Amino acid sequence: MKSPAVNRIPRRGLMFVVSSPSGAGKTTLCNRLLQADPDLSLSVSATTRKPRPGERDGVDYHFIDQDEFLRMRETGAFLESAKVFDNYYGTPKAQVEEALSSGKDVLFDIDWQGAQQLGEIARDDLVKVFILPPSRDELERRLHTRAQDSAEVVAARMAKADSEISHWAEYDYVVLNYELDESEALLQSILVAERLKRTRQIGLGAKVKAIIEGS
Ligand SMILES: Nc1ncnc2c1ncn2[C@@H]1O[C@H](COP(=O)(O)OP(=O)(O)OP(=O)(O)O)[C@@H](O)[C@H]1O
Ligand SMILES: Nc1nc2c(ncn2[C@@H]2O[C@H](COP(=O)(O)O)[C@@H](O)[C@H]2O)c(=O)[nH]1
Repeated sequence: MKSPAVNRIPRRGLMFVVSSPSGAGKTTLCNRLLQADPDLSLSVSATTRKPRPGERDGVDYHFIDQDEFLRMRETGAFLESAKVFDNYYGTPKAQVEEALSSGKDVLFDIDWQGAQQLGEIARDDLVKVFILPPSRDELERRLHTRAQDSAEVVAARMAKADSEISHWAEYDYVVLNYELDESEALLQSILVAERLKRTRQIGLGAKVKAIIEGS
């Protein structure tokens, strides 16, 4: 689904955060948004988790060991970082700064801890969306049908689902992910509306002046 063009006026880049309990569908939805929208760039996280079948280093994640992760954290290389399900995850600063300064919006697939940390440093540019599954049973079904984690890992993620869901009210928007096309369209609507916010369109004053002056 191609996203509509809204970039006629220069504007500040958005930091678009998508969080959910594990298995609700945020990675699938983020990939759809990225495919449809050339103005959106993914923040590729670093993690100490082992790659799942098919995951590519540098594309899905930067897969690093714990020593390297802790060294990067120590030297301030992360915008935010957190321990999630016994693994470390972090957002490398450099790529986000580069994407924002080249006029892209940046998409973050991160948990509530990361969303809170980004909120402390980038409130005005941050848009936070929480994805909910239609039900707990459906969440479990999705984790099983993804078929990429052991039964123990799925059970551990389900055991954390309620506490992750409890953060839903910290988000600007909540999308119930019943059906992928519908959820993708809802996320695109949020992106379009946020991009059109007057306060983000830094070139608007000059455009209005040009319209008034007839130039
Ligand atoms: N609306 C939907 N209807 C049916 N299946 C879905 C839907 N959304 C996602 N799925 C499926 O659910 C599974 C989990 O999705 P996904 O990996 O995107 O979840 P996630 O929220 O990113 O999980 P994690 O936090 O563990 O990375 C995948 O197999 C995906 O294809
Ligand atoms: N705080 C952060 N959370 C992150 C980051 N990258 C991913 N995540 C979240 O971790 C869980 C598990 O992801 P999985 O790929 O192992 O299933 C999920 O909620 C992700 O959103 C990050 O850089 N920081």
